[in-house]
Amino acid sequence: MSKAITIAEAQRYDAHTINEIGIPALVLMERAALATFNNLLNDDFDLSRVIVVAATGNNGGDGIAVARLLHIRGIDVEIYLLGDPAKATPQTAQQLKIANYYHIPFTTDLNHVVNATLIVDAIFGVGLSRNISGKFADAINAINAADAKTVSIDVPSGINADTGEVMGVAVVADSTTTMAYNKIGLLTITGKQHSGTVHIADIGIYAQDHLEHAR
Ligand SMILES: NC(=O)C1=CN([C@@H]2O[C@H](COP(=O)(O)OP(=O)(O)OC[C@H]3O[C@@H](n4cnc5c(N)ncnc54)[C@H](O)[C@@H]3O)[C@@H](O)[C@H]2O)[C@@H](O)CC1
Ligand SMILES: [K+]
Repeated sequence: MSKAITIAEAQRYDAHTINEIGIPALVLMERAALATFNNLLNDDFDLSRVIVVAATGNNGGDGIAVARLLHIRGIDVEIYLLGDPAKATPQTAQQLKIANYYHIPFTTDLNHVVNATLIVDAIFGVGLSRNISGKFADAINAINAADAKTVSIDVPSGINADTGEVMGVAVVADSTTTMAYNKIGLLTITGKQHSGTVHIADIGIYAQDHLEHAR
């Protein structure tokens, strides 16, 4: 079985890749988005009406970048944005700016989530830190009520990536593209029930520096 990591390890490897090796965070985000985009195409989903449900952390940034990749291909995609864009991470603020440049439509209507043919879940990844309530919970309930297939980015939103525990409410995905390594919480019974088919995406983040290949 391939390696699975904790939230702390994911965060440490991310920080090492960005701060010590020097690969810019936006490059990692683009690779995460491209990997998810390729899985959307390869898994043969119905892309007639796609909705990306994104919050303003970096998981949301991955999703907004996926929306852009779909939009540029001529696919009908909308973004349902949760949270305050003024508080977005720098990378996600940049993705929002790019999405605006391309005039990617934003919607505030949860019916668009329910009526989509494919939902991309980019609400929370390894940064989920407390139980989910309010508008975030409403969006997750709408995702789970929809007939559409759902693809989660990194972690099904609401699943604790360390324990697999449902933090109040969690997305039940058909497929999850998780970055760098699987997460130990996704290997629990609840984690597996929520993540569906797991694709592990190599986005240039490694537990070791792989210098033996580079020299
Ligand atoms: N940092 C990196 O190097 C990379 C990160 N990536 C993506 O970024 C994700 C991690 O990003 P972040 O660390 O920004 O974290 P997330 O985007 O997972 O979420 C963190 C945000 O959600 C808020 N939050 C947490 N629990 C909440 C709750 N219950 N209700 C409402 N708000 C809540 C936090 O305050 C924070 O603003 C990964 O899962 C992955 O998808 C990828 O882009 C690859 C590179
Ligand atoms: K997610």
